[in-house]
Amino acid sequence: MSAYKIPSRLQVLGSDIDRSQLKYHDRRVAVTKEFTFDAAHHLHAYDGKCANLHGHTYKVVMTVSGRVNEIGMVVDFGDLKRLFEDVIKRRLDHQYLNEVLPPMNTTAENMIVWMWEELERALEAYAGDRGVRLERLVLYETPTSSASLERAWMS
Ligand SMILES: Nc1nc2c(c(=O)[nH]1)N=C([C@H](O)[C@H](O)COP(=O)(O)OP(=O)(O)OP(=O)(O)O)CN2
Ligand SMILES: [Zn+2]
Repeated sequence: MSAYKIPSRLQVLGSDIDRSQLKYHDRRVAVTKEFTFDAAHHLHAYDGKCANLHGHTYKVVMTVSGRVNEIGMVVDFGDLKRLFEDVIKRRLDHQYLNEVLPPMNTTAENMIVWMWEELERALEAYAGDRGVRLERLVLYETPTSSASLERAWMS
């Protein structure tokens, strides 16, 4: 009876594929990552409980599209995380939004437009030359309340 031989690590990982074979297609693909941050705010000109100071754990769902690079990625999820943390989270997390955002009523609708402009500028600098662009952004203020923006609607 022949002994079962464990495949070598090299065979298991398929490392015989060289870099030039990694590019599988040239399609535009969208990738999505979710983030959270915590912040306080209150609404102006609003007759209701949200006129009082209160806080949310905001959730942001960010979708970008682009053509894959030579290793099959539109953009590394880790890079998206660093970009979001640098452009948005660093400025808003555990902050009082009425003070740190440009003058605006801090509704989800207004905040998402500000976020879109900030993220789009940063993405353009990061990988605009590869056609990586923001496609869709959703901002959840509570688990049941959100605002969203899509490239197709922009004008
Ligand atoms: N169109 C908008 N309406 C409201 C906004 C907003 O940004 N855009 N914001 C608020 C308050 O800031 C707050 O977010 C309350 O929202 P609401 O969904 O009413 O929160 P609740 O916790 O009461 O939600 P339930 O899931 O219904 O309990 C108000 N409106
Ligand atoms: Zn609120």
